[in-house]
Amino acid sequence: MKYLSSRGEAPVLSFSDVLLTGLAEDGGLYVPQEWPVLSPEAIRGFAGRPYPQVALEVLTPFVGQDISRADLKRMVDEAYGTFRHPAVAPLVQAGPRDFVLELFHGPTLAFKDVAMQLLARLMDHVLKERGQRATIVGATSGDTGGAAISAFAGSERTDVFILFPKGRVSPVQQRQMTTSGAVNVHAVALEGTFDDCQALVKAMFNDRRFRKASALSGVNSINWARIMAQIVYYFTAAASLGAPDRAVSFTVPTGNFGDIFAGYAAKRMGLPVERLVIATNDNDILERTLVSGRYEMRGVHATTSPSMDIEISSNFERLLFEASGRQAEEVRRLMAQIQQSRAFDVPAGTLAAIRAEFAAGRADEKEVAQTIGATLDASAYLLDPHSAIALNVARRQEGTEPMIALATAHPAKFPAAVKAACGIEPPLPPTHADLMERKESFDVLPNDLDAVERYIAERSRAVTLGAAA
Ligand SMILES: Cc1ncc(COP(=O)(O)O)c(C=O)c1O
Ligand SMILES: N[C@@H](CCOP(=O)(O)O)C(=O)O
Repeated sequence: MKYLSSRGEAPVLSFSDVLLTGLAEDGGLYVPQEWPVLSPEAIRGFAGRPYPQVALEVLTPFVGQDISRADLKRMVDEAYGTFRHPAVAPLVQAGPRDFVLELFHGPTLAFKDVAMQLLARLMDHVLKERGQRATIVGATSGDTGGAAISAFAGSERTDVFILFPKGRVSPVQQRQMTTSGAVNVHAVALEGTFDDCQALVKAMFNDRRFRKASALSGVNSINWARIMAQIVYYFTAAASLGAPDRAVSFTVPTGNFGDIFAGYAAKRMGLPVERLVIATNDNDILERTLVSGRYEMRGVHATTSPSMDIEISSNFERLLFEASGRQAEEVRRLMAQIQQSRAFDVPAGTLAAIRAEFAAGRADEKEVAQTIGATLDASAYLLDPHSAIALNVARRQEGTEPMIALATAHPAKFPAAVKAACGIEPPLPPTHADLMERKESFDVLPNDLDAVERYIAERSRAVTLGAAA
């Protein structure tokens, strides 16, 4: 399997190269050259099978010959062995038509673990084979950072630098990033928003000299392997409800568009998905785009679902590429426009293609709190604010097919918001018992590319030892 950039001006790469490359050299995002298609029999056979077995089948065509099946199987088994639930991603019925897909049973209590636990193993494997080291940079609105730190802590071949927006993540999220104690981990509170953090990460990748000198790699969903690993749970969930003989829909709480793009990928691979519903919080740029056809930034503001306080939705670029019929030139033009004028109009054909597959809805702060309270009253089930957005928007969709709302975080990650909504403060699981007592270690940096690059260059062992050491 080969991969090409959404902007069409970067080298075509194999899986292992895409894994280590992160952002394409032309600033674009890698997608598979063609979508592998799974047969109806294969999909039917996923029902009731252990999650790691399904993962192996879904991932193999993307990995191709780059990693042996035995090695991939070992890494998949290890990755999903870290989850607290034997099903990894269990499905819970929440109403006659509604289901909740619980994605928060991993080490850091958010869906990011599903991909990150595998990504860390894949990267270590490829780096070891090549005798290389890497400097990993990541931007987080709260969950990617903790998941990456948990997955990479202690890794001998990587140094990990995570930028989080100062004062805009929950205390649990912050402590998951700042208390690892691992020497290869550096948590940075940036004076800015998540969009600023992500812009700095992309700027570091676009700085060729710095990128080469530090052997830069990325763990955000700019990295194709993140999306790839997230495709699996769309298959397990749908197959358990009768796919491919029955179509299902998914509602996905959306920020950077990585998770829902994984659902789109599953559909391209043959999964019968009726509709993919984008659920947003008050930062509703994607919902507005679907309605008006105009992607227009208005400034991001803090909500009780901080992980979705995002306005520059990175993976929307992958969708523009696909929905335009892979017109890289169109994607380049739109991305240049957003840089210049903070807005672009989605061309008519591309918009029609998006609207044919996606719907969108928004839940405001009042609706999020109401959904948490009402769900607890009706079924003694505690939602986190992000998952509440998904369920709220899911319930407003028409249709008769099963609707699966993705529950992306454990309620204990956001205890203040959950308590304000329903009066119950969810306790952290025993794995996190001493989290709030652990000693924190992090640095505060200004929103300044030079300052961040200097900070990384001074600390990365890939820089001091040479990328191939
Ligand atoms: C808990 C939670 N829910 C939803 C999202 C949105 O997912 P995505 O950025 O893939 O759209 C995030 C952040 O990515 C998150 O951390
Ligand atoms: N919500 C995310 C934002 C980054 O998303 P990613 O999927 O691109 O890593 C977070 O929690 O950090």
